[in-house]
Amino acid sequence: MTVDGGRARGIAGPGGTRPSASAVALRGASLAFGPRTLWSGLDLDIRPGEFFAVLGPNGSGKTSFLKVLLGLLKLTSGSATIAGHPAGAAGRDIGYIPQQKGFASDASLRARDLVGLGVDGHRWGLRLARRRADNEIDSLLERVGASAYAKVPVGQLSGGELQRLRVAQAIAGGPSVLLCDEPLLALDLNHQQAVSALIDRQRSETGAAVVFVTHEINPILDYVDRILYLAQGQFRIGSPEEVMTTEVLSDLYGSNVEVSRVNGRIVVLGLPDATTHLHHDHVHSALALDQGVEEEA
Ligand SMILES: Nc1ncnc2c1ncn2[C@@H]1O[C@H](COP(=O)(O)OP(=O)(O)OP(=O)(O)O)[C@@H](O)[C@H]1O
Repeated sequence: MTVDGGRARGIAGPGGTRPSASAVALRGASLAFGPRTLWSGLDLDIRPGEFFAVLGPNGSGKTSFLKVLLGLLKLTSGSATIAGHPAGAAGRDIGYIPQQKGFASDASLRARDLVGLGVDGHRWGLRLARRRADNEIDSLLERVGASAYAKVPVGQLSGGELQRLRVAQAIAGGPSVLLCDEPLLALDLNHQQAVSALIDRQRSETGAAVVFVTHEINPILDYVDRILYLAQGQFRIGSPEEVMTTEVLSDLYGSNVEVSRVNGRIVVLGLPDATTHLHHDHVHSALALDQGVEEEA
């Protein structure tokens, strides 16, 4: 079953009516490693300006899905296009935000140099004039609220500060698709919210599609249009209201899974033991919020 009731928000025009207008298009896509099929028969159009989450337990294929879009993994069958280009040939149409990782504390690269890696000489083919590149870096730093630490060595920055820089690097040049690989992992609640809001702002202001791989739907629940939920070699696609239900997840996992809402957050209970899945943490998160305790990342 494929539930497909998503809506594109915050951009002009109806969007999504012509296949050629898709930011990401998959047709009959299958991915298997040896006898193990991660998904098959996946037909999907992600519209410009859509916030699209990819969810699922460990090993369900979320990272592999991104790798397919990045052109780093070849589909077993079917096709994938990004902004009308075959996956792997989309170049600067793609911005990529990786998982939060720190730098060695003695790393001397400054914050603005890190952002500059996303600016210099890619989009225009030639290295930009120094002043033009500097202006671009300044405006990116301002956009992500990182101007105050522009000259600080990256080894001295917190995870949340670094992640703002990675957003700046990824949005340099105005990509039409932002691929985000668990960008909130290991961030505290405040930074999770700040980084999610930055990504969503880029989506709404530029019409970029966001493909956001995550274990945890709650930090981005307010932004998400549709979810691709991968589990047990199967998938479901639809809005959070359509996919995150007791019925749909029980069907997907083939066992009794219970989904409820606590304080506007989604709580999933009863996932099979074999699926290490941060949904278990929802209970603690929801309870912590109830008690006014700040959530651990
Ligand atoms: N190149 C490869 N060759 C063989 N198996 C692979 C390859 N890449 C991934 N796999 C397997 O495919 C499955 C899906 O991996 P993937 O990293 O996409 O999962 P994931 O959903 O991102 O997991 P996690 O949440 O743990 O990061 C895993 O079982 C993994 O071992």
